[in-house]
Amino acid sequence: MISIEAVTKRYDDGTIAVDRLSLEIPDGSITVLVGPSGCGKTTTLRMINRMIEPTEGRILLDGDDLRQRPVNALRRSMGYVIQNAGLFQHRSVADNIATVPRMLGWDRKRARARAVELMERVGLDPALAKRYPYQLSGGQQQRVGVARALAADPPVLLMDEPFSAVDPVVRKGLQEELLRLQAELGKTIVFVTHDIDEAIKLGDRIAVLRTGGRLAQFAPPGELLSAPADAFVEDFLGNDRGVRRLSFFTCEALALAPVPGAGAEKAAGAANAVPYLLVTDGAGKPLGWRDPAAGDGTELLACGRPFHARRDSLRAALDGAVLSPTGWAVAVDDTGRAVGVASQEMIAAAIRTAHAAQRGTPEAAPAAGTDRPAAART
Ligand SMILES: Nc1ncnc2c1ncn2[C@@H]1O[C@H](COP(=O)(O)OP(=O)(O)OP(=O)(O)O)[C@@H](O)[C@H]1O
Repeated sequence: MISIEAVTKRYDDGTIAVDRLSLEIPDGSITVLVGPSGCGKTTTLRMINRMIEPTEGRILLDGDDLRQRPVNALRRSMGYVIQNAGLFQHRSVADNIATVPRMLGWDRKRARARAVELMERVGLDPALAKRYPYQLSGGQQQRVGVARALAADPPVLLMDEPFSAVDPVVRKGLQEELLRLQAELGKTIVFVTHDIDEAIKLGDRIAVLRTGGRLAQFAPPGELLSAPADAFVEDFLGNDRGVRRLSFFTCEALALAPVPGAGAEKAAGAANAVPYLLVTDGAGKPLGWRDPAAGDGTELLACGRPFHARRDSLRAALDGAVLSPTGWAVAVDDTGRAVGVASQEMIAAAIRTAHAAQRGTPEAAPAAGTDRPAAART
């Protein structure tokens, strides 16, 4: 647990970068600091590893004031990843990753083995071990930066805009890799970004800071989206707050209608009667919708992006339904086989149930909401 207690940082020129900030950062979770440029995110992060000392207040690590810990040992217990990776350009990838283990006195062979192990862990081909940073793409360099920070297995990882310098596709891959790594390693991660979508995707808890280093809100992402503390937070969250919040509702509570296959009869009068037929391939994967009234020879209607029946969010289900001209979404299993379908109305009902569950009202279905967006967010 990292406890930031009423910390203020006033630089020599009088600038107040952080103003009486208090935060509790729990172990084994990702805490994101987000806010506009100059709101004190980097200053806060650097006070945690004592690259910057607070002017007032104190920071505790597992109950001990950081000032009582020798600075070198403290920094070794905290991996640090920065934008553009900050790699040593004259050292190979393996030597970059092995930097801290070598400083700790590991022999060359053991440090190298650790470097190779970590390369695999962060999704880098160990064949790149002898390359120099300039021979890697931006995304690969960033992975080396993460591997280097993890090399001595520190319990804490401080990450300062680590994925800001790469294009959106690579960035999405790096974010997913970080979540996968975190599920395996369970580090205490403090992650700085100015991108609220990145914060919502990665954070177990998000601290929104405003200019002057004051805390505007500290909450899990679902709560931030459903109940922003004030107009500043609401503005910072941007548009589509309601739709984005659906990412936090799993579609487990969504009652699916059976797949209307060839020969299926429309159940007369049934509330969820499907007015289309779903055409699938030999493996049961959806190909498109057929309008029975239009006849066999007509082109299939698009079925949007199928959603996973158990893992995806209501946002993914809704996206599938609004993408199809039929207004129906297709649910699939792990193999991509269609296992059910849902209309916009059925999804709307599930959304109402999920909202009720969060409010704790009696009509609620259990466990409709989660703290983290359901798997494949759209
Ligand atoms: N050494 C310094 N001396 C004086 N002021 C500083 C110093 N370092 C940072 N500041 C100021 O402190 C404030 C907070 O800076 P900080 O870098 O922590 O913000 P940030 O939220 O990380 O910004 P960005 O998103 O642009 O990186 C800014 O107004 C900045 O200009």
